[in-house]
Amino acid sequence: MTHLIQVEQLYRYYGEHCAVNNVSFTLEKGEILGFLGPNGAGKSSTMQMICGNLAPTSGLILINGVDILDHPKEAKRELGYLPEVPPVYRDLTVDEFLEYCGKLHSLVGVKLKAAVAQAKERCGLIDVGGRLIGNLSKGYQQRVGIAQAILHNPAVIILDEPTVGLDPIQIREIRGLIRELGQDHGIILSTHILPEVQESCTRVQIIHQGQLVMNDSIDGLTQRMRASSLIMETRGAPDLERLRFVDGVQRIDDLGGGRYRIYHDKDKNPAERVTEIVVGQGAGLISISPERLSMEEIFIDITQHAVLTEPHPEESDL
Ligand SMILES: Nc1ncnc2c1ncn2[C@@H]1O[C@H](COP(=O)(O)OP(=O)(O)OP(=O)(O)O)[C@@H](O)[C@H]1O
Repeated sequence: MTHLIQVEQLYRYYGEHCAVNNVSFTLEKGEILGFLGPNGAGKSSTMQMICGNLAPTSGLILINGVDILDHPKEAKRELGYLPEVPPVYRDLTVDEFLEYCGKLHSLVGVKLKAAVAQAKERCGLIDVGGRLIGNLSKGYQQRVGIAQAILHNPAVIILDEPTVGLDPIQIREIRGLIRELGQDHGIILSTHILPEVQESCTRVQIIHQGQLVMNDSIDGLTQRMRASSLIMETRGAPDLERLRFVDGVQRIDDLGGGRYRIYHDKDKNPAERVTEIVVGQGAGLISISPERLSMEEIFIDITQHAVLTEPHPEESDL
């Protein structure tokens, strides 16, 4: 099966510094891959190499089966790219700009008109075709940026921080648009915004110091967020000694003010039995709920505890 993107053993050095270190991954149709990483992790370098704007030191990049180094023109036909700052001309109208972009993709005549009309429709731009881009809100300018990226109907769309600087309503609209586009294309979404990944993506990949340190589905990520502890709140004082013997319970911490943290085995949630006992004791159970790690906590945990490997020794001389 041909992957929409296949990256294998990708390296990029800037002098002695290895910015992208042995990165391999694939992207399939219908996937929205969140590409996360702290500043300087190597996201932009990886994106630029995939888009054919930066030469790798070594490695393989296939876009829909086409090698971007051997056949850049063909491979770029399959790619749509929205950089962090949308590449829009403020002095042109939306129609003029999209027609100009279409011509850059060698679209002419009826095909050009149809492509512009379709991109405008998909991005909700039908009513603003005659307006100057410079007069549009930032959210609409972002839509124009996405429209230029999908104009030639590429298999893969790469979006770099697409919601930065937008207000909450615009953010919701752009995320909705991304999810919609994800049904027919493969999308890579580079972002610092962790909730964006949960809301818009089907898979998440974390890059840290040039290396991929996590590659998981959103379901897998949700599992990681499920910590193995419960928070219990009671009006009275429960008999903690008794609770410590419940199957699966590892430890109970008294947090004060009638709140307790109950640590348990990952595969044995003792909530039901603990509830029965506390209610039986008449200790005034107010609530008991699983504790969840935030995505920030997972991100910090993964990037702090990542086991990194030395870069390719023979490449470091380049
Ligand atoms: N042209 C360059 N010359 C030298 N070093 C560079 C160059 N471009 C990037 N770097 C370095 O390579 C590393 C990765 O940078 P890159 O821009 O790919 O990271 P990033 O994850 O996109 O970061 P950010 O989110 O801050 O844009 C950083 O240490 C950066 O300083």
